[in-house]
Amino acid sequence: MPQNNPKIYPHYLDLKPVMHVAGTVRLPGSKSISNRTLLLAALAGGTTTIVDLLASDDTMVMLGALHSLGIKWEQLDERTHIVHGVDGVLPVHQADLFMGNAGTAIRPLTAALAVIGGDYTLHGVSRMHERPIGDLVESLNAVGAQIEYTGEAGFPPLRIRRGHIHAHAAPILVRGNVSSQFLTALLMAAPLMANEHPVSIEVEGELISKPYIEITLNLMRRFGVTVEQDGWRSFTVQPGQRYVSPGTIHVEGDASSASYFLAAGAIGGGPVRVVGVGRDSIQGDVRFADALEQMGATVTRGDDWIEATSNGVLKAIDADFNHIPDAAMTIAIAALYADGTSTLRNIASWRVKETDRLAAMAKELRKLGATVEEGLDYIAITPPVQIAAATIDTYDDHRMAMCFSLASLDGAARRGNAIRINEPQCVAKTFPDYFEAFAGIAKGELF
Ligand SMILES: O=C(O)C1=C[C@@H](OP(=O)(O)O)[C@@H](O)[C@H](O)C1
Ligand SMILES: C=C(OP(=O)(O)O)C(=O)O
Repeated sequence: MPQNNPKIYPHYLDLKPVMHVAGTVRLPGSKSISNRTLLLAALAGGTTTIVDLLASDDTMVMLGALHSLGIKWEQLDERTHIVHGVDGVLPVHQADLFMGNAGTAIRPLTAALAVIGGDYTLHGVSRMHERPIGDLVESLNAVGAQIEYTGEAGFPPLRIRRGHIHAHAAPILVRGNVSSQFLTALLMAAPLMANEHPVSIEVEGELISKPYIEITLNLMRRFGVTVEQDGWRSFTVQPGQRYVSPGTIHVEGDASSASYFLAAGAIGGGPVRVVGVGRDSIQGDVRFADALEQMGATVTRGDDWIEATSNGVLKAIDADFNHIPDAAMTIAIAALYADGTSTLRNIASWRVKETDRLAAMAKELRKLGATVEEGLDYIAITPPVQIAAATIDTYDDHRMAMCFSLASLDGAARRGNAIRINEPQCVAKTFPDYFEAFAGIAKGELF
């Protein structure tokens, strides 16, 4: 089994007020690219070398699942993993898979395993059992998969048995208004269904988080499969396409993780540069930097880096953040340093992620003195005159811990304050070294 090397964190971290931030941060690998690449490399023919794979809880569960499924992989050195692809034929037909709280692991694996067939159970931490998967299960069962809920209908844990997939007669229908990961999962499994006939997938109703579909299509292309696309409605995979290893894949730095440091540069002076992600990134979350610019920060972009700085109070923002739901949480904290009320719209999916992020954000922002209006799918934040010292609960949500660390910053008009972050170890989901990286840009003592 793969070994996680858990960092030992105390039950809380006290962050001192930070007067200025500046410096350069090398980003950990993108979670979205890492877990897609691992699965595609496993399903592909040939051996794939993956450079700069993210090392965190979410990738550990994917690596663990692949190991349990009989996929051989090894880590050559700190930056390099090798995955020996099985060309669509899994060596192990029966396995019990622990998925932690990794949406990017359970959703794509459910589709791939249901299509390949076997006897598998998938389960995770208790919050994973509250995160919806019904739209994906229904889509797959409608074309002959055999997936059962072993707990509450619509949610993991799941039991998968061998079905009879008949995906050619009619398009596979999927709803995309709860998570784009259901469409991602079906797309990644589509070549495994398209033996003699094309396979079409149609999105019913609204599709959220669209840039993540672009990451999926981009990586499928690198593994030799092209998807015909009719806008965001319909996707077709022609028969006879197999995943083939591209040889080596380099994982970009994580654009969502970049958001904390770019926001720090915008709030706390800067410049702060993140290295590993740049202007040509395939990750939608690089557009977080556009939102910061809208708030008045100065952003510069290179091939492999982005830098943010500012020299005054940030401007309030009122915008739709459906395309960057993860990085939008960081905007909610930047809003504490803005000159008026900021409104983040179209973010209902926050409610079904690591925690109910709309409720959690509203509650914790209020502790800092902000006036907060929590809507069904929006949040409006009016900053306090001065940020209050507070103890922040993190709800086992890595992004709560990371974005609230920024409330310790001294913004132009609003002094930062001492912030206690409870249970900071939750950052291990995507960024185990987050607080060290944050301390690296904080001038003066952080802890
Ligand atoms: O496909 C992906 O890699 C992801 C899609 C998004 O989820 P939703 O599509 O559920 O919004 C995002 O929040 C998640 O962190 C990663
Ligand atoms: C929503 C997130 O994760 P997941 O991939 O588990 O959906 C996230 O990382 O913010």
